[in-house]
Amino acid sequence: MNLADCSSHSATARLLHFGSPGAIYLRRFVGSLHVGRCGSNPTHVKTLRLRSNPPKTLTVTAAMASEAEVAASAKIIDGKMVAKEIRDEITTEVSRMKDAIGVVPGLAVMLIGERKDSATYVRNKKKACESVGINSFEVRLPEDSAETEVLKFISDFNDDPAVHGILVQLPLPKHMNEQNILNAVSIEKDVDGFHPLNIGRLAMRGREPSFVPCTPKGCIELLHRYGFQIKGKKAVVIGRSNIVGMPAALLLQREDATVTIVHSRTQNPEQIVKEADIVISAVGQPDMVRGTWLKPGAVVIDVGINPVEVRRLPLRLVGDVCYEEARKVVSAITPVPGGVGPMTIAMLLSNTLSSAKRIHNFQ
Ligand SMILES: Nc1nc(=O)c2c([nH]1)NC[C@@H]1CN(c3ccc(C(=O)N[C@@H](CCC(=O)O)C(=O)O)cc3)C=[N+]21
Repeated sequence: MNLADCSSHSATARLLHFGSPGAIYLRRFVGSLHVGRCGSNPTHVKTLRLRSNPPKTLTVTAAMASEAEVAASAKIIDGKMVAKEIRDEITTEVSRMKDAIGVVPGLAVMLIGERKDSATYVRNKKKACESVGINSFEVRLPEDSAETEVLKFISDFNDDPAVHGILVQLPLPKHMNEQNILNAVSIEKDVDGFHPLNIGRLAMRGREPSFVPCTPKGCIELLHRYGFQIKGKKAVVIGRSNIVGMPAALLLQREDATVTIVHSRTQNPEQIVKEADIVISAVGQPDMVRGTWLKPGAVVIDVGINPVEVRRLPLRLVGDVCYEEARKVVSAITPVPGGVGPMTIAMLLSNTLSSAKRIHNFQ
């Protein structure tokens, strides 16, 4: 076991807006809070103060840590493996469809600007399409393109019968209006599920969205495939973004969980998270959720993919949840990387296949 795993990246560079031990005053001694950094050896406690109101008194001692250490370790929810299974299923379906009606599903991906991470994601999506036999069409436009140019491509893809799914990689350059662009994608080809009509339907009982956003759908798929019950459980979603937190909460509610959303203005987030049987975290703050926030036996889906610097080594990816602490408390947890990320891409392929099936009325 490597206790130092989460501990060595620069926590101070990433102060949190939650009342977590990441949001700390390192300047002076206040009160009696003794919390080590995520995954750090608890015998080397640091004296820190939470920024939440009122200040907490919370002590992590060496004794507690050693108790935790003897506890069983959580099951690892292997998103990479499940995503591979799903890709295999999609491969079979794509070839069945091709053999039966001669149609190959097609995904159009638009990348505007030169962001390195976006370029990597788009490349991975293209590779994933190839791996299952889905056609991919890629458009790359320079950062300073006009919004009308993007809209023209979207309109052409909307009309193109070889294209069954359209994805505009986010974030867009600042001068573009995301709302105009997402609204322009045909509701029947909105494989990202970001069109307001799809989100609206997701929120309504008795309505069915054409597509569900890929990342939240991947989270629920993991819970299903591992056989975790959602119905009747207390679920907490941390984060309220349009693309993950909010739709994840709506999906959990549709699955009959009792859902609470915790966000940057929530008071006592740790207390609320501690009640949850299921936690989905999507905030983008490295190691924000500590072991002490989690209910023993909870199931944790960590959507965060946060690059952190460790002793000036190349960037490493960590989640929103301090994995080393959490795995001693919870019953199951997704790793980062290898958890939700690969599922997001698998769900994109699944949405593209469903779209082609629906358009061609193929069961
Ligand atoms: N219109 C749009 N749709 C998106 O779905 C969308 C987007 N814009 N913008 C950016 C985010 C981010 N995203 C990820 C997908 C896969 C991984 C993934 O596969 N990650 C791997 C490895 C990551 C690595 O090693 O770099 C993992 O977690 O194991 C991560 C992030 C989709 N996004």
